[in-house]
Amino acid sequence: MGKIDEIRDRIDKIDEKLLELFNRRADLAIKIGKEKSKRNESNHFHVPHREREIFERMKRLNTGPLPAHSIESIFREIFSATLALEKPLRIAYLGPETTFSHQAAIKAFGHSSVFEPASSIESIFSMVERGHVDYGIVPIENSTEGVVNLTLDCFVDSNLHISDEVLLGINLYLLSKTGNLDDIKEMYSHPQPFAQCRSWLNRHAGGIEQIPTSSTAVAAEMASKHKHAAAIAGKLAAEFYDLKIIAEKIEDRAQNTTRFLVIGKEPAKKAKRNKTSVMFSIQDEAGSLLKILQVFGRNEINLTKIQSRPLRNRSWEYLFFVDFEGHIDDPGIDKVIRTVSKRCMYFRVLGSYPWNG
Ligand SMILES: C=C(O[C@@H]1C=C(C(=O)O)C=C[C@H]1O)C(=O)O
Repeated sequence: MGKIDEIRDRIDKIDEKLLELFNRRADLAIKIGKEKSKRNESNHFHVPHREREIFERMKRLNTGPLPAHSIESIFREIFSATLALEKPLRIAYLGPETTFSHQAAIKAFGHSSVFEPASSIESIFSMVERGHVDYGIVPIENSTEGVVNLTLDCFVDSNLHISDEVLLGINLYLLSKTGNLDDIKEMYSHPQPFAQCRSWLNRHAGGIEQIPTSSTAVAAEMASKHKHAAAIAGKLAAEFYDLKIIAEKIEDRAQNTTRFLVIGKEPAKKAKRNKTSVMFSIQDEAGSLLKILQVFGRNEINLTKIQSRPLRNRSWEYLFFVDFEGHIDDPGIDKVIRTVSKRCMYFRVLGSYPWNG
């Protein structure tokens, strides 16, 4: 037997053990599920903080060579498959299939979940509110293009909690049926990806008409139907729509990342490092925002983001969205929130959730 065959034989033996262990683990999780239903806790079949504890313990114990992020994705798939034995988690995302939102949803919940494409960010919120799905995943900001205002606006009319965040590295591909730039007369994509590769497009495809679509998946579908059309989309779309790659990684910034939020009905329990998002409006008078920010500053709370949006019913008045380090169950944070909320006309905690950055 050659060296490779001998090593493959050893791998086969390990795989047999893994298979047995995966199933023994699943049996135990089923037992926990039965205990939960005896105690009428079936609505808590998914326990994100327990999953997080397992991730953190496994990463601590890990001696490599597998990196921490690979350990996390392997365990994510184990949790997803285990939950699906009882009832798969249902997740709404901005569809259709193969969008970056779809990829973020898979990253957050694993392949054994059921993914429900929604036609708009508003409908993701309403699908969660109506209990049609367990969670929704919504884009909130991109490192090149900034904030997704539509998502901020949806929080105004909703009581849902942010329970997690997901960071997804975005690589953009120019795709077409032939894979040849000379064939292309028009290009399709969502306005965000067009903006994320503006300089590349100016340099290499300046004369080609750019046509906006509601998603990168719709753009890929257009490109799959017409020889002279190209799409800017992700690799998943290339595979799904059987398109050839004209150019890869055409985003202007190498670290192009989109941050997504997980929204649900339950607040998240405290993790090792947490972030809190709040939304508030204040009196239209000199120094009122400064006074609020000083409360955070005096209490040494690190702000990670501040964003304003016009109030829809009053011109030139604003709603502020602030993210900061810490969890509302931390004693210091709780005190700051009470002080700040007294000084605001309107104040709401959107959620405290694990900091994944
Ligand atoms: C088994 C449980 O239920 C689910 C499955 C988990 C797992 O596979 O380890 C962890 C948390 C829950 O989402 C549990 O609550 O411990």
